[in-house]
Order: sequence, then C-alpha cells, then structure tokens
Amino acid sequence: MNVQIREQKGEPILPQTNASAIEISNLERTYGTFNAVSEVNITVPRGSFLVLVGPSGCGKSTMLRMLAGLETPTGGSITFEGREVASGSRGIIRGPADRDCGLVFQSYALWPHMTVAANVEWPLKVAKWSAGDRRARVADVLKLMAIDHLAERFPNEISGGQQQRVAIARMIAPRPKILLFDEPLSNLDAKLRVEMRTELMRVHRATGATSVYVTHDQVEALTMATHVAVLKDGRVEQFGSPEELLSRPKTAFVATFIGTPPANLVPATDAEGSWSFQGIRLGPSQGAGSAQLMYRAERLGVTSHDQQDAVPVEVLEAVPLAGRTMVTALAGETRLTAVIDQAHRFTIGEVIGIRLPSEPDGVFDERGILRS
Ligand SMILES: Nc1ncnc2c1ncn2[C@@H]1O[C@H](COP(=O)(O)OP(=O)(O)OP(=O)(O)O)[C@@H](O)[C@H]1O
Repeated sequence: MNVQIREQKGEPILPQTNASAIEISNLERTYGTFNAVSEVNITVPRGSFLVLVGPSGCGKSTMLRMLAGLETPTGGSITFEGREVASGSRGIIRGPADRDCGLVFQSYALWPHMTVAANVEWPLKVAKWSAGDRRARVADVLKLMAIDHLAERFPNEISGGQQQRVAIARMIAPRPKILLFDEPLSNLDAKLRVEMRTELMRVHRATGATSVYVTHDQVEALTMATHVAVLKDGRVEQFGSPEELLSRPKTAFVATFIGTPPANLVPATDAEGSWSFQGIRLGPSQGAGSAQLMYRAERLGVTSHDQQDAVPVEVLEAVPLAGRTMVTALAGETRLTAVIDQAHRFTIGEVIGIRLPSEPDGVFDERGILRS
C-alpha cells in the first residue's frame, strides 16, 4: 500500500510504505565495564511512532543519542533508510547533520537573540534554501504549530509550552524523514503535557515522518505510540504495539510497568494442584513450583475481610475515578490494586478482603518470564 500523507492543503510529504526506516541491530553501548545498552534489535517501519519507555537509567537517552549521532555505539549497527549511519566497528559514519533527522530535547535550546521566525528559519539557512522557499516554509510550519502570531517575539517573551512548539517547528522545518524526541514534554505542567501530546500526534500525522520518542511515562507511551520498546537495564524487555504490551506482556516487569493501573502480580505456590497465596486457594495450577500470577485490577473484587475465599488486605489509598474507585492495599508485602465499579469510601488502614479470580491473566515463572 502506498499512502500519501499530506501536511498542508495539497502538499504531499512522505509516502508511507512498509519499508523500514530505522534498523537497529545488536546495538550496544558500554561505558568502561558498564553496559548502558545491550543487544538491542528493533526494526522501525517507515512512518511509525516508536516510543522508548522505561525507568530512569534504563538506557533510553543513550539509545536516542546514538540514533541522533551524538554518541558512538560500541557494538552493533544503526541503519537509516537502508544506509548504515553508525556501527560498533566503523564508529559514526554519518554525523548528526548528515542523517536527515531532527532532534528535540526536554530543554528547548532556542537561540535567545533570534525571533521565533528566525529560530525556525535557521536550519533552512544552514541547508541553503532560497529566501523565498524559507519564507514560505517558515509561514507553513508556524501555522502548523499554531504559533504564527508569535513570529516576531523572542524566546524570553513566550511561555515554556510555546517555546517547545517553536523547538518542534524548527525541527520539522527542513522536512527531516526521522524525528527524535527526548522527553520533550517533561518540563511542561500536566495540562499542557496532555495538550502537547495531541499536538505531537497531529504533527506526526501531518509530516508522516518516522518518529522515535523517549519517555519514562508509560501513559504518554501508550497514548502516542504505534510501536513501543520497553527497556530495562539497557535491554529491550518487549517490543510491540501498545495493545500487544497491554494484552500479552512477556515479562512480569512489562506487566507491572505498562497499564493504568498496572497489572497485579501475586507470588503463588503450587499446593496439591491449586495455586495458593497467603493460605487462600486461588484456582487450578498447571504444575509444581512457584509462580507470579498476573491479575488485572478490574478483575479483582472487594469484599469484607472475613470472607473465607478473600485475601485480607490493609487499605493504603483509594482514588475516585469517574464513578469508579481504585483501591490499593497491602497483603503482607504484596501490593494489590483493584478498580471497582462504584464510588466507595475506604478508610486508610482499614482491613478489607480482596477476591482474586480463579483464572489469572498470565502466569510468570520466578524469573518473571511468561509461562502461559
Ligand atoms: N557518559 C557516561 N558515562 C558513564 N555512564 C553513563 C554515561 N552516560 C550514561 N551512563 C549510564 O548509562 C545508564 C543509562 O543512562 P541513560 O541516560 O541512557 O538512561 P535513561 O533511561 O535515559 O535515564 P533517565 O530517564 O533518568 O534520563 C545510566 O546508568 C547512566 O548512569
């Protein structure tokens, strides 16, 4: 299939095909003896929006910096549009300016002495666009980012959210085929972040550019991504669509990192053919030994603590959610979160019962690998 994506009225931009725009093979980055990124293999189809998500220190920024050409891999290779741009053996083959990619950071890094329009025009001057083309392109991009009324202001005369719009406008102005974002919304307040997420998705649709976006916020990841790579300790725990990660997490880490609220993990032992947790029989087990059972929050039931089939738990917090209630409680050292279909008041410290369904949503072995 060959779909033309249009940016402004009548302006064809990138054809979307099934070809891969970015190929990451066995990518590795070590610092001394420390592996910041190890054995990463990801193929990013052209036009997709890949989110790299994971906890602090998992190697997201190192990955993005290698994609941008700001960091040299110590092993493996990166290919953009079929051309190798960096590898462990050959180092940086194409530098940041030679990769047809744009980069936006958390800090906006605008030129303070230039107006908004001049900031956006700058990369076009560097790329030697004609004055007429530059003027037309700057006008289009400012309009696309809804900042055309700010064209003559200086960066210190506009808000943080507006500055980030300028930084994005400046990035997309030369029509790079690949857009790289490193936590671009983390300096914005919660309301603005939500608004900018929608804006970024609009920019992605409008430009059709393959995007790689780094965040530690899994909600941001699931909202924006066509593809998600969950990173942990420099390795990819799982790569797939948001739906795949939510419906079939391959590891206990992914199950507890992705989703709102994330799934519950219950350490269970096999007792005469049943799973047992804190003396409660949960349902038929498939084999001997111990496992971590996954249950989604909406499948847990809340009852009184004296029910025989319920796990007694102590309430830690309860949050009202549009007519529903999310209650988090502690069973020994295990945190359990249930979402119930009613508005209900709980008292912190109160002991209640949580009922786990007989069929878990997934069974992980003790190392956290999906068993079934
Ligand atoms: N120049 C460096 N020298 C040594 N170690 C480094 C260097 N750069 C990064 N690291 C280490 O590599 C690991 C990955 O860092 P990276 O910045 O990629 O993580 P991150 O997932 O982006 O984290 P955060 O979300 O906190 O920004 C960290 O443990 C970090 O301390």
